[in-house]
Amino acid sequence: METLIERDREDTGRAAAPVLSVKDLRVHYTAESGNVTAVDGVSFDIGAGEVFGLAGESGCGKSTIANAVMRLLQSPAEITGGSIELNGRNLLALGDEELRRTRWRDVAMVFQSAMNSLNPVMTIGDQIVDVFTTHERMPKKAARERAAELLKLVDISPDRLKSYPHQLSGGMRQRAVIAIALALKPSLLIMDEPTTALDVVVQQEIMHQIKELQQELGFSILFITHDISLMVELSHRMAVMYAGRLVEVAPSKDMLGNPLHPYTNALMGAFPPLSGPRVELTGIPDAPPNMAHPPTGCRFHPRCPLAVDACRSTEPPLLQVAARHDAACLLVSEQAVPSERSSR
Ligand SMILES: Nc1ncnc2c1ncn2[C@@H]1O[C@H](COP(=O)(O)OP(=O)(O)OP(=O)(O)O)[C@@H](O)[C@H]1O
Repeated sequence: METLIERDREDTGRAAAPVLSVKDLRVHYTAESGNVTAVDGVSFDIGAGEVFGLAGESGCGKSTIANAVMRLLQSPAEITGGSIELNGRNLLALGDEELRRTRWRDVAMVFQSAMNSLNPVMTIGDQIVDVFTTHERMPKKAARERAAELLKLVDISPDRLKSYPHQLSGGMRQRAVIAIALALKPSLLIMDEPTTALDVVVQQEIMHQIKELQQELGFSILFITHDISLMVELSHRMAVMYAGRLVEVAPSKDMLGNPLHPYTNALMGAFPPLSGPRVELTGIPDAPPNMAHPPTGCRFHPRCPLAVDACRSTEPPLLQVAARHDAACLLVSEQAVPSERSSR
């Protein structure tokens, strides 16, 4: 797996026009327990054929970003600022009909529990055929042929077209969902904890297969997980998120070899590497903040072993600190030059 990923890490993610461009995104939830700005000024780009990872502990805002890109957010969530462009089109300005056409065709999403989203009373084949007949008005016979090809793509025998979801294993169901997401050849696939519900071996098989499909078909991926080891292994570039903000953005191998933000360091220490010798894991002390009342200054300062007085009062901006490497930490920003947005 390593060779495959190392090879293509070097030469992707550098296309001139980004597939996805998120700028200064702000998302607010109104709740009785307190209003929350769950995503607070987040900016990043994803290039053509690039796998971009978004990592961070539970509740930091990863799924909110994914749902904002899919335009799936509903009350009490509200996008209060920023822009989201997909292939140069402003997604936030699309009407219902344009949105319906954009989903699946331009951007598709695989959720954490997606394998349970299959319709239990329809065969897998009928569910895939439905996508082609509804979105492409394809005749049924041609749609069945395409459905068989798609299943083969994710290593499921076309015989399974006649199977109902309960007749497939969890891993097969998740692969079928991935096949459906790729049916209309979207330029961006969003995967939000796509394999969390599966055992570790199946998780790795599926992620490896997605990586191969991505290389073969050339789509971009926004890959969300709290598992930083898996992310480093699979993404070209990644962002680490804490309490609604990006704290570090870099090529994944740089993030692994030279993490600059103390939170990234802590996250790295909390997950076992997928390969190599066993290492002792260190947890991150305490819990992320209550987002209704985030700490002043750097939001990570109450948990940061390196915090100094200034961290309690000064909010560190995301600055470029090395080539294609941004961090939001006062301790590293002395060497920094201002960054327009996340590095590319
Ligand atoms: N329906 C809601 N109502 C109020 N607040 C919400 C709601 N959904 C999310 N939030 C707030 O938004 C923050 C970000 O949630 P989000 O689900 O995006 O985080 P996440 O990083 O994806 O977490 P997880 O890994 O657990 O899915 C949460 O901390 C919570 O405060």
